Amino acid sequence: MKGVLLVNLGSPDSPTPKDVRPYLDEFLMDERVIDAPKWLRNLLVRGIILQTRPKKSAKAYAKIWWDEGSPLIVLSERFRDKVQEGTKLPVALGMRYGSGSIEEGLESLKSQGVTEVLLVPLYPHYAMSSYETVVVKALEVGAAKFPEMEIITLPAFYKNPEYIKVLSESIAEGLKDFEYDHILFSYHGIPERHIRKSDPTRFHCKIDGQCCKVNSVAHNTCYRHQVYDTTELVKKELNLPEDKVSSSFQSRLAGDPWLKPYTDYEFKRLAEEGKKRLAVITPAFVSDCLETLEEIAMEGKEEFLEAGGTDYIHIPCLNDREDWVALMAKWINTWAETEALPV
Ligand SMILES: C=CC1=C(C)c2cc3[nH]c(cc4nc(cc5[nH]c(cc1n2)c(C)c5CCC(=O)O)C(CCC(=O)O)=C4C)c(C)c3C=C
Ligand SMILES: [Fe+2]
Ligand SMILES: [Fe+2]
Repeated sequence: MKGVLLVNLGSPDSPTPKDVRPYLDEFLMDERVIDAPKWLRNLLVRGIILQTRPKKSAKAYAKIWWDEGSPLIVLSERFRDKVQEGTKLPVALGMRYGSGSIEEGLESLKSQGVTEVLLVPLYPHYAMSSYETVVVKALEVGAAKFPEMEIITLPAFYKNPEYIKVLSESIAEGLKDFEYDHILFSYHGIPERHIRKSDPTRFHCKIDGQCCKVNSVAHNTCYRHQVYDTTELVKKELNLPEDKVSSSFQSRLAGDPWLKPYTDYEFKRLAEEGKKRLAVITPAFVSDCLETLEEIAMEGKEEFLEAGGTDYIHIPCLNDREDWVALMAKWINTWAETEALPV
């Protein structure tokens, strides 16, 4: 029998340093997130980052926390519940880090008689620190605890025409009452090194002006190429003026170079260039979360206005929008009936 496991990143149990610490420990000790040798990762994460970050992150989480819990978890649960209404297959939810794990999700599917699982990483783009770590973890847990289960993975859907339509519609709605000077597509950043590591050719991704535009097999796993593709496709779909759209990368951690341009520098640059009315969208995330609600909708707004901007909106992620739910249910039902997956 077939079933579905949706997987998102996960959140701490509460916005307190006591609960944020173990969550960040699990997250940052993932070798696909901080990809240093184990001894160095240990030193960096436990010896340096976790000395101060849990307190700082807990404060940020407290600003966006809802009565029902973490927005990312609550929105993922609402999405799961609505998708479940659109399909006869059992649909479970798992988190890569923290409570409500992938193992619990698979266990729940097993108890409903599922032996063939469609794994859906809730990320439109491929990155070793997001999509890939979900797949590796699910396959590891599957092999160790549920050997009778076959796991099939939904490909990254960053350029799927139906997804682009839904994303574009959400943006068009967000822009309805907002006359913008500029639209910034702000994607979660990753270290440049991760792009090179994920390049199977070992030479294509130079992270320059050209590599992401020249056809290559490397693009199947190139986050930079994929996010630029999403921006371009939305631009086309909505007929947005070329000079009023750009992409940038947010949420970097100190240390080595991350993908540029950096979102916070872009806020300043755009305001100083006279782009006074800014709309920001965050398509690396399907659910609103700390990185969109605090970093972009709150802090980003403050930074942009301080730099001289006058008006600023953050357009919400797809969350549990009806058209997004319907599209996911359609993908699931098509797979159930024909084995075909969206491309
Ligand atoms: C597109 C998805 C994501 C990628 C790629 C990604 C890479 C990445 N993230 C960190 C470090 C942190 N990210 C944090 C929060 C966070 N990250 C994502 C998604 C991606 N991360 C989400 C959805 C969230 C929000 C979670 C929530 O509960 O709302 C955090 C925690 C918060 C903080 O302390 O700032 C960290 C740390 C790295 C190092 C990385 C790639 C190497
Ligand atoms: Fe992150
Ligand atoms: Fe590239």
